Amino acid sequence: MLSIKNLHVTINDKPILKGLTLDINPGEVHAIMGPNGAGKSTLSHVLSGKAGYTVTEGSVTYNGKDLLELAPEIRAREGVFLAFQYPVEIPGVSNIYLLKAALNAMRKHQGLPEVDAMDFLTIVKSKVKLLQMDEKFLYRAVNEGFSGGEKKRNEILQAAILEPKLCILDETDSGLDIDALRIVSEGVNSLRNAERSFLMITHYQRLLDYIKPDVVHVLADGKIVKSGGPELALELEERGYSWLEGQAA
Ligand SMILES: Nc1ncnc2c1ncn2[C@@H]1O[C@H](COP(=O)(O)OP(=O)(O)OP(=O)(O)O)[C@@H](O)[C@H]1O
Repeated sequence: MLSIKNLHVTINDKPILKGLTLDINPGEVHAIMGPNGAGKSTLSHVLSGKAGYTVTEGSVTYNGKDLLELAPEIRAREGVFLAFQYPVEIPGVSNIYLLKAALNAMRKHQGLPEVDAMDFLTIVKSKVKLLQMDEKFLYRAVNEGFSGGEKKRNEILQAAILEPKLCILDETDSGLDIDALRIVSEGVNSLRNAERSFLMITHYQRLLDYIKPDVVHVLADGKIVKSGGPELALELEERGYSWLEGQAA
């Protein structure tokens, strides 16, 4: 589904990603951990098409297409979803309006008619219930005044409705209280299927107790320096990252 080869990325001429290689098959959940400033969010932004990043070398293939050639909105319509580390507030745009507009944009791209208004309400309400949110959040402006945890939950609500093929979750666990972590994780787990893949950025092993990854990677200094199974996350929790220094070379 996603094949990243030798990716080099700069921001204002400063090298951030320095030869990152990563392959994700359909249905797999990959967790990315690593020290602050290693380039984890940079990777998620480059994949979603945020401006300001220069790819100087390497390639990203998504479902057989050159992902880097596609405009951000086309990536989204092709099923690439990013749950932001810092979700954006959009005053004046209601949550439900955004969800419907985004879903219809995806459907149009797939050659499908607009979603029926009643069907949409049924879908939205079932997902709101799944994430144990109050329906009033649907009618508030997107993320405006939401608490940190409410914003994170709202990101997963978007994913649950848009049903992306590649779900990138950037520190979705940060800011969640213990119950919210479990509920959001259950929401993510309910989205898992044989075709949908996940790239989960996290600092904490505890998220991986709820969402079992197939592969855990350590991103340090712009590269994947170690990959392993879920036991790698436990080892990192115990030993930190310093024992991996120099392994990139
Ligand atoms: N606009 C920018 N100008 C200069 N440097 C930047 C800019 N944006 C990001 N960086 C730098 O890129 C590096 C990687 O940042 P990134 O946010 O990808 O790290 P991260 O691994 O996600 O860190 P964290 O775990 O703290 O969220 C950091 O050193 C950061 O300061």
